[in-house]
Amino acid sequence: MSSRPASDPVTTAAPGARRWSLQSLGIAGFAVVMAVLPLLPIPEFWVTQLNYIGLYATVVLGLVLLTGVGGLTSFGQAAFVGIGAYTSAYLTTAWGVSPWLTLLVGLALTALGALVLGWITLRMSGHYLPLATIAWCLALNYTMANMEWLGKYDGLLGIPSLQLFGWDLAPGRRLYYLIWGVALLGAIGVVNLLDSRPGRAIRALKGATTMAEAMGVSTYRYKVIIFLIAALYAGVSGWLFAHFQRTVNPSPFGIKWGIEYLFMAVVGGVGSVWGAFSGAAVVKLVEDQLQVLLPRLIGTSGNYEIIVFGIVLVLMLKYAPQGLWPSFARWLPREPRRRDWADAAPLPERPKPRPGEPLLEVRSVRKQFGGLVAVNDVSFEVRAGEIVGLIGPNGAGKTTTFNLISGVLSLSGGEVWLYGQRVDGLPSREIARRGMSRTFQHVRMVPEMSVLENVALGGYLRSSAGCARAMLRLDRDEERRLFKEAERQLQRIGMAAQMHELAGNLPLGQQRLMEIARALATDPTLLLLDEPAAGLRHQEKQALASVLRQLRAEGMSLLLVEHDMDFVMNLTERIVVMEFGNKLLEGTPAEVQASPLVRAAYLGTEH
Ligand SMILES: Nc1ncnc2c1ncn2[C@@H]1O[C@H](COP(=O)(O)OP(=O)(O)OP(=O)(O)O)[C@@H](O)[C@H]1O
Repeated sequence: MSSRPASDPVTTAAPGARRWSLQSLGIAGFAVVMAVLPLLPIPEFWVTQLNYIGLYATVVLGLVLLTGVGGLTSFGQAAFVGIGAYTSAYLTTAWGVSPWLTLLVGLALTALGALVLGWITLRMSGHYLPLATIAWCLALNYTMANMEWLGKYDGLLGIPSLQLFGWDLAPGRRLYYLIWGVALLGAIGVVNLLDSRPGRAIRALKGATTMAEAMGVSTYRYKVIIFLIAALYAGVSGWLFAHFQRTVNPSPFGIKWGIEYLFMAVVGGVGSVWGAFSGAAVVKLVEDQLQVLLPRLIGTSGNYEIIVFGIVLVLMLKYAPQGLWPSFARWLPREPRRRDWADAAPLPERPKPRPGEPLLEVRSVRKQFGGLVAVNDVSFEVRAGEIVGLIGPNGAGKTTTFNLISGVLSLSGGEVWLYGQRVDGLPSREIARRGMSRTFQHVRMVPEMSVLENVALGGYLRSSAGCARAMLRLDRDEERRLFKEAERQLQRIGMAAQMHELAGNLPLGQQRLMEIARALATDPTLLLLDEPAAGLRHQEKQALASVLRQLRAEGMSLLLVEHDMDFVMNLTERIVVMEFGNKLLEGTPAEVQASPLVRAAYLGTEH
């Protein structure tokens, strides 16, 4: 029941042969246990505890998505809980509005707050977001505590209980079902989301944004989306909190609680959905015990549990940074992904240019890094159905030229045209949309995703499922099409047997091949390969060369940077040679081999 599909073993069971996956069984089992608990004669105190755990877990689920998976740290989730709680508290007590309507209003206000905050801060990198969320949490808390109409520090009293189908949910044992229903649905939503087209894009946010952008993903958009989802989870929790406690005051929505939610996420396992529940449970239960024990031991009253939590946090970050749940989940059986895509329809393909048509025109491109001219007015073109090599000694500017062409770097001068359209100045995702795909000199991937999932990310622009569809599991047809395409491309480069391996566990040569399969899954007209043969054995290089020839025969064009001269000479029609950022020569492999200029450049002698 590991939340993030850490690896992706694939069984070849016939479609429909096994309806219940281990994960679904785990969720169903958990739901049954939670449903039965309040029916047992457990004391009211424990029902209350469980209600708090469900409320906290809902907030922490948002943090799992935002911080654990997306890599964006927020100390301000308590403020979003506060918006949900205060909106309902105020509107129900002052205006008599139905709590079900106030839920919608609260979520709308939460979304507005998240969008404004996210829009301002998510483009910034580094510590701006955590700092902004701290500022936001403090500011909102201060506002709540100083507004006359919100009851200042005393807050608002007399919040009505929730009514559902004529049932009064005032008793804790009844509201329990709503709280835990929301928490479980929230967990299922996150599990579904992570195992989907948008989920793979979200999983790339933490360490592979350049790659994700090159696959057509707007990483900024996904950052805003997960920030929004996390805020909405917090907002719902706040709404339930208000109608559970029947009173609100500013203290549970301050920065202390913002930190505590993050603490729960770290303790449970910040990248793991089920860690949200274990983290919330452990922190809540231990905190209660410490609040009783510590003042007795020390002899004076005070919030000493915070000191213990601080120490535990430091120890955990040092010795068990993955948190409780992942340490436990290691012992659970690994769930195989069912290979149910055999009969899926193929993904749409883009029309291919006719052989010989001009495809890529690089006109006097230039890149300066401060005083260093890494690429100096270089021009060349690639025609449809051609393989062109870009070679040169180390530091000649080949990778920089690739980055300029594919939009990863901005140009200092010159123009890049792709199939009659000027593309310089466009972000790499827009260039990918126009039919250019690439691999990277240093492999860029999501190591904790399977090979199959990494390659399926290449099909991002050929599919459309968004977060809502993914969370509701309405994207399965499209997912099957994506996996079918991913498997096809892996078969093509001879890696079908490794599709269920974790990408991070592959040797470097195979990771490079996986990148080629991912680039092919974008259905490119022009493929840019940066040192594709590096790390491959002789036979693997020969197999790769025959795949690339096959691609050319299918009408694809290739531009490749490669240091293996045999590989380049036997594969390419034309070669562009660079040295010190300049274009030294352009010609057929025979011309390049015969050139004394090229020999001198490689030997480092004067010419
Ligand atoms: N982001 C950067 N900032 C500053 N200088 C850079 C940057 N990227 C590359 N350079 C410099 O630009 C020059 C060209 O580098 P580039 O990586 O494009 O060469 P290359 O031909 O791909 O070399 P190699 O074959 O070793 O990969 C080098 O001198 C490099 O140090």
